[in-house]
Amino acid sequence: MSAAPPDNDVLWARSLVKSHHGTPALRGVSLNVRLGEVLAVAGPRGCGKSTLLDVLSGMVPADEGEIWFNSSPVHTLGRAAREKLRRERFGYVGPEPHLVPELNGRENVALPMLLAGISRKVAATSAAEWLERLDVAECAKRRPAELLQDQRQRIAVARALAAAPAVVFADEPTAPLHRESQDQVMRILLTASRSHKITLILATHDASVARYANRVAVMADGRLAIPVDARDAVALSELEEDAPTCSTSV
Ligand SMILES: Nc1ncnc2c1ncn2[C@@H]1O[C@H](COP(=O)(O)OP(=O)(O)OP(=O)(O)O)[C@@H](O)[C@H]1O
Repeated sequence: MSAAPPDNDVLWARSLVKSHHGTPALRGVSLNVRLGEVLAVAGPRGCGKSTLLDVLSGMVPADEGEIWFNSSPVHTLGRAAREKLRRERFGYVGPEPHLVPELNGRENVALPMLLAGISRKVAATSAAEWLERLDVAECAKRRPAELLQDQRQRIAVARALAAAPAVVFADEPTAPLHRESQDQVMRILLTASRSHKITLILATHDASVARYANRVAVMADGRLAIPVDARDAVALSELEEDAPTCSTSV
């Protein structure tokens, strides 16, 4: 086993390998994520972005490799310990909101806080504040079926941020939103990341979303296509070449 990672890396992964039913999705990915940064994991569809986020967040175990969170090993944890870690330290928002249909907007946002042991009153107050920040305060008492997809996704973003996680994993978080709404939700995610010192790991195939990040990890076929470095023209032009249809406007 290698030495523990440097202290200023919130996540540190080495040589991650993962296959889905024999199909390789990660073929040896090593990367570090710094405390408080916004890291984009970018690349074309099917290159392994979602799998990398799922493995880094402990949602699925890697077949091989190491993951360290705040200098503690994640790769040695069993399922229950990984679930506890995800519940208490990580937030997740995916391309679909996946809200609990029986709960209203505020209850959906409060749920991770209640599961983390926060009192009902504090969770309800915090949920209401995050719904307001996401511009969907009017959805607090309405169930998902009564809402637009845009409103549901904003609630999912509020749910990921409200429990004050150390890291938010956001997999194509703006996919169901229209363009103006995408920009607004990305700005809210970035503001929350800065003001609450939340590290944000963002999977996207869209160069215009990757441009919001401090650094970009461009993937191709289960590997990092080029070394992860400061957000630069090289990383983004690689992405734009791979995904010629995506917008480059910021
Ligand atoms: N549950 C699964 N079962 C079988 N194969 C899978 C599964 N999930 C992903 N794969 C395959 O693993 C590879 C990587 O998929 P992954 O979803 O991680 O890529 P991605 O870059 O996130 O793509 P997308 O943007 O389309 O979600 C692809 O070949 C995909 O078909």
